[in-house]
Amino acid sequence: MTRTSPELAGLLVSRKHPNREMPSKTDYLSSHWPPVVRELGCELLRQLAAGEPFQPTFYPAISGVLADFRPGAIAIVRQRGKDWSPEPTFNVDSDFRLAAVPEVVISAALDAPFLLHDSGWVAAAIDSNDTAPGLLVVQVPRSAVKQADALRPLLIGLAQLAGLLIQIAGNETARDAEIQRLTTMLEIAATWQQQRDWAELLESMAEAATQLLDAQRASIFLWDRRRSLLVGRPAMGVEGGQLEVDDSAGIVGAVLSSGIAKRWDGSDSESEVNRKPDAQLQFQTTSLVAVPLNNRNGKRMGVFEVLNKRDGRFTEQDEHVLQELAVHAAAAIENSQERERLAQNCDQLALAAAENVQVIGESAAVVALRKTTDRVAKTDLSVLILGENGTGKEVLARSIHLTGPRRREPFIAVNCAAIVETLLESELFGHEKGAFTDAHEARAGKFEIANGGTLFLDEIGDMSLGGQAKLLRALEEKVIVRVGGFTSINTDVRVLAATNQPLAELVRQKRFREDLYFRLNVVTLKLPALRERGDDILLLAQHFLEDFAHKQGHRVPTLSSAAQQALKSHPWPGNIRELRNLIERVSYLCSSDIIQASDLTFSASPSDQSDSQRLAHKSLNEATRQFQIQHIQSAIQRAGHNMTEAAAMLGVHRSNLYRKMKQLDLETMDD
Ligand SMILES: Nc1ncnc2c1ncn2[C@@H]1O[C@H](COP(=O)(O)OP(=O)(O)OP(=O)(O)O)[C@@H](O)[C@H]1O
Repeated sequence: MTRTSPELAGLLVSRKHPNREMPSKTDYLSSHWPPVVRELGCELLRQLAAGEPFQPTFYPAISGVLADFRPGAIAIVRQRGKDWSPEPTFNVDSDFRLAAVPEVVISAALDAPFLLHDSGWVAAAIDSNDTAPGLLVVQVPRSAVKQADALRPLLIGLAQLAGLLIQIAGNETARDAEIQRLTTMLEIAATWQQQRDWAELLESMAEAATQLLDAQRASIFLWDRRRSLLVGRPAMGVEGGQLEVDDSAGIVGAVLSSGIAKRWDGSDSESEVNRKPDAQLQFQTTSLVAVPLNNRNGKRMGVFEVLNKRDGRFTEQDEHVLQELAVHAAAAIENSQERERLAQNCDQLALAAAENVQVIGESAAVVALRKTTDRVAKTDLSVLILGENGTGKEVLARSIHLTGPRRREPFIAVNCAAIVETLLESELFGHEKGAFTDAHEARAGKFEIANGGTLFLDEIGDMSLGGQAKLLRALEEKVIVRVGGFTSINTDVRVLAATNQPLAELVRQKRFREDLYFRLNVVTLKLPALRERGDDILLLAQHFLEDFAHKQGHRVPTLSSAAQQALKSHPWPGNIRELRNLIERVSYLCSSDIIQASDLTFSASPSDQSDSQRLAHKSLNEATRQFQIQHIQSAIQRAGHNMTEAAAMLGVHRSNLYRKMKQLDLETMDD
């Protein structure tokens, strides 16, 4: 026998292994071929090298080689599962009918390199390194049966050539398929990384696996070590969409414990399979491939399983594809778990923070306010918070943010009164580098920073008309443009605004835009002044006492009843801020466990200097009442809580002072 022609060898080397020897198997096969087969091989391989498919010429060429034997039907048949069928990637000879081939030819030919049947059917085994066995089947007239010796090397050579061509073409297809597969895999993995919904993520993984492996179903089993269970999703037909199986049961359990991928089909032992899930899902598993899911530290997380190959059995290639998919799936699952953990942490922090910013109080006004706040917090409505200075408007805004759906996102407060008009636009919307003299760097504005969260616009009543127009545009269009920039930036912020000014009055005076007023004022929450909150003063005082004692590591002091009375009867022009400051001062300066009324030195509020200003919006009756309260309290304080002395200072009889105090709802104290 001659060795492979340099032409053929060169052809293969240049296509597959530019710097290596030709594969020895190919060399061996071709060296045994009859010259006519070798020539045909050269031609067909040249065709392949030129990128042309060899299949269309394969059958006519075989007919040519076997011309002396006057062949009838010619076919390549492959076994998939239990069944044989003509190889679909070749042009099937239209004369060929598989049913016409005697069964023994098919069943016996795989065990012998060549088989010639009396009926005239000849078969030779094809070795294409493929998992599906194949045969070259040819029908010759009965008269040709006697020429078996001549026919034998030709048919064996042609079958080997067919095997080689299938293998090379298969590799070609595999290479293209590999590129296609890798591209698909990367695309899929990229979408998984963005997937936020846990159930959707697992479903999309299962769908990708069924598509790539041409299978019916797929499940991702995650290991619940504590409960020794594998929790599988998706699980159609099961309540909650998830299936729980014993972590040591069946093939999935075996893959989990060994970390080794496994393929199974009906021809393997039935006892390996756990049929419980089938029963639960009303499904019949006929074949499966399962691979381990490991996290980035190599620790087992679960198993990725694909069921029922649509055509035949799962191949080694399928197993590799699933293994690769499992690497991406594990990374996406881990990221998603990480994200979920972070989100839970954020939620816990938000809850802890929300507890610290509760609107404390049991007065009717505050209870009603809390009720409305709870409802409003769950929505995305704009809220206008009204109330005097220091009544807790910002605290209320924070509590709305922290108990609402945006709690994981930022809460950004802007004090509109503190920003000069020229800088307001840049503060809210940001600026590009060089937009104005001091813009040395590009900077995001509060709208961008608060994106996804809440923007709290404090002192909104102090915003200039120009600023109001720009703010309104941003709120209406939900789009901003940085100062000096051209790009529109979408924004998604919930706006809470607050003011201590009578905003409706400002609208009437044309100092506040009506359209902005209605845009901000979808819901109004009004914080009552502290002096109107009765016993809330004591609750708040207690809250601050505990807070400061905790900070200093001291025991919480108690308020004497006289001190409580003094707190309740103070007019609180500075509201909660004033109360907090007072308690802070007392907490640090008073060393006793009981705080006496004499320990409470109310600071002179700036508003004290202008009572007429503070009372400007009150009716004459209310203004008189408040003046009397303040005047009496001040006298009592100056008299060191000696009521006789205080009455003398006020120029009234002691009993009249008591009567007056009752009339003013001031609690009376013992001398
Ligand atoms: N419910 C509360 N619990 C604890 N502290 C509170 C509460 N309400 C208000 N405070 C405290 O009172 C002070 C004033 O609160 P806040 O700043 O929310 O009021 P404001 O109405 O927004 O004031 P301004 O009008 O001056 O902006 C802060 O120190 C805040 O911590």
